Amino acid sequence: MKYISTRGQAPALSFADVLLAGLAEDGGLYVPEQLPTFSQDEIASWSGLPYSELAFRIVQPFVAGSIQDADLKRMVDETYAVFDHSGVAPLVQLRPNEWILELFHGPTLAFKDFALQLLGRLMDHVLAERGERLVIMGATSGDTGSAAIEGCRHSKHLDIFIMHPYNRVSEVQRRQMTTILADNVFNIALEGNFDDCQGMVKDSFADQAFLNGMKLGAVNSINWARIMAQIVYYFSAALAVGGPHRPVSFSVPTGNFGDIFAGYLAKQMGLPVEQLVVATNRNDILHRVISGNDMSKGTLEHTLSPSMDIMVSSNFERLLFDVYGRDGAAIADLMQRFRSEPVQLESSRWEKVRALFDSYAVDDQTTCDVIRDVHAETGYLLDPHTAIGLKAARECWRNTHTPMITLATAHPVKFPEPVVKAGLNAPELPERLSDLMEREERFTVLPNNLSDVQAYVASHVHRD
Ligand SMILES: Cc1ncc(COP(=O)(O)O)c(C=O)c1O
Ligand SMILES: N[C@@H](CCOP(=O)(O)O)C(=O)O
Repeated sequence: MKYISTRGQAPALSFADVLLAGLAEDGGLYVPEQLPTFSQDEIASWSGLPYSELAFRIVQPFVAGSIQDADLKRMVDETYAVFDHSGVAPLVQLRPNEWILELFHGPTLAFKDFALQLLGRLMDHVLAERGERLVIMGATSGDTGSAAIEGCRHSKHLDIFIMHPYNRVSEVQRRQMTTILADNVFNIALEGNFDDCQGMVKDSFADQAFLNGMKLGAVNSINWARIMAQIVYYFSAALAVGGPHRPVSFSVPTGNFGDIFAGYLAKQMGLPVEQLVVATNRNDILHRVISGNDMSKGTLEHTLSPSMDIMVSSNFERLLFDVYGRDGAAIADLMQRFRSEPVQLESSRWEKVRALFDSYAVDDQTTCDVIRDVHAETGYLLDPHTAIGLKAARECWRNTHTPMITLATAHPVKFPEPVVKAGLNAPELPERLSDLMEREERFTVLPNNLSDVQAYVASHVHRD
């Protein structure tokens, strides 16, 4: 399997090289040259498999040629063994045909663990085989950071620098990152927003001279391996509600477009999916582009669903690459213009996007109302991101005979503020985090300035 860049100017790479490269050297994102596809019979034959078995079957074709099957199988098994629910990604029913897919049973209580527990193991394996070291720079609006740190903290082959927007993540999210005191873990609180953090990561890939010969890697969903691992739970959920013999629909709380892009890929790979609903908060660029072909950034606002406070949604580029017929030059031009001005998609391309996705944007008040109402009706407590997904599902669901599955992307304990605003008691921290509020924190506040960040990284990396 080879991978190509969405901007058409970088060399095609193997899986292992893409894993370590993160972003392509032309600024694009790597995608498989050709997607593996599965027949309905093959998908049906996976019904009842344990999650890690299913994951191996879906991930293996993407990795083949780079990592031996036996090593991959071991790493996949280890990954999903650390989840504290036997089903790994269980479904909960709220109403007839309406389901919540709980993706928060991993170590850091958010869906990011599904990919980052695997990514940490894969990177460590490839780096050890090659005898190389890597410097990771990551941007987080709160959840990727802790999942990435948790996935990478034990690696002897890398240092990880995570930037979060200062005072713009929840206290639980911040402490999950800043209380990990490992030697190779560095937390930066940036005086900016998530888009600033992510922009610095991308700019650092474009010019790595500040690392004096060391190589930069990524843990954000610009790294293909993140998306790959997230494809699996679309299959597991669909199989659990009668797929592939009946179609299913998904509603996905969306920020960087990685999670829903994995759902789109599951569909391309043969899973019968009727609707894919993009659910956003007030930072609604994705809703605006899907519903009205308005791809303009606007001002990034702080909301009660902070993990989705994102305007520059990296993975939308991967989708655009497909709808523009994999024309790298067209994507490079579009993304270049988008850096400085609002853009519109060519109308025939936009029609394709509209045919693939529904979308809906939800404000803070409605988020709290949904948390309150669902709790009153069912006793189930939603986190604010999931509440947005559920509201969008209910607004966009065209055929209620088709199961609608909303992805529960985080545990509500990470976001007490909207829960309390909804008039409910904040849930208690689970056992493994029960002393989180007493643990020592370590982080460095830096100005929103690329050279300060790069100087900090360069002076803290381990070079041997
Ligand atoms: C809790 C939560 N929900 C939803 C999202 C959005 O996912 P994506 O960025 O893959 O669209 C994120 C972060 O990105 C998140 O942390
Ligand atoms: N919501 C994310 C933002 C980063 O997204 P990623 O999927 O590209 O890592 C977060 O919690 O950090």
